[in-house]
Amino acid sequence: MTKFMLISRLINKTNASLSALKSRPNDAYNIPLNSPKGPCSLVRIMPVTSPTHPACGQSGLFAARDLKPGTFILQYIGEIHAPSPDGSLTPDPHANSDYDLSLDREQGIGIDAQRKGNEARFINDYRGIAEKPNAEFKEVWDEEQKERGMGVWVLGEGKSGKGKGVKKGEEILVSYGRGFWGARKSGDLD
Ligand SMILES: C[S@@+](CC[C@H](N)C(=O)[O-])C[C@H]1O[C@@H](n2cnc3c(N)ncnc32)[C@H](O)[C@@H]1O
Repeated sequence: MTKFMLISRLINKTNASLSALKSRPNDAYNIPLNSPKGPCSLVRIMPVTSPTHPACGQSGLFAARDLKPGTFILQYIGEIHAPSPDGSLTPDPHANSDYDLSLDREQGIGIDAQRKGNEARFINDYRGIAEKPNAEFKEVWDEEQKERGMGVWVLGEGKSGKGKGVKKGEEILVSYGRGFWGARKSGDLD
């Protein structure tokens, strides 16, 4: 392969990630236009002090007011990253992060709130805390940035009317997915 061919393939790969990030998927939800900028008044970051809570000693995110089913709570902010275009051998700095959310599996794009983020980085997984999650991550479209992102929503009522909303003071809990915990049990953090 000539040097030129190699360079042109790298550029294409970078462009592919960028174009995936900047293309609105049909099924993405818009961030509601009235969502305030800055700290989110719907939630509070609180230390977890109950000894029966599996994340005791850490923090969690709690509702600052009653939240109805289907409410958009806040965006999941973090460093948006994609694989290095040259596939270089340097270790992936996000591989072991407990704050890294996948945005596009095909392109390997993720949002990592380990070093930078907002309140959403404090949301715990429901396992060992509640019977089921009361919130979920859903992809959003940020019309201002013209960019894909992830948002946190109160679980909707659903057909069975299961989503009951989140009461003021309750912890906001999502499901990280079994893969998150499976990787940690096996000691393989990738
Ligand atoms: C995205 S962080 C959540 C915020 C974290 N509690 C904090 O204070 O920074 C993910 C980490 O929180 C902890 N965690 C979240 N949910 C948990 C659960 N259900 N049981 C045990 N630990 C949990 C684990 O240490 C996990 O790696």
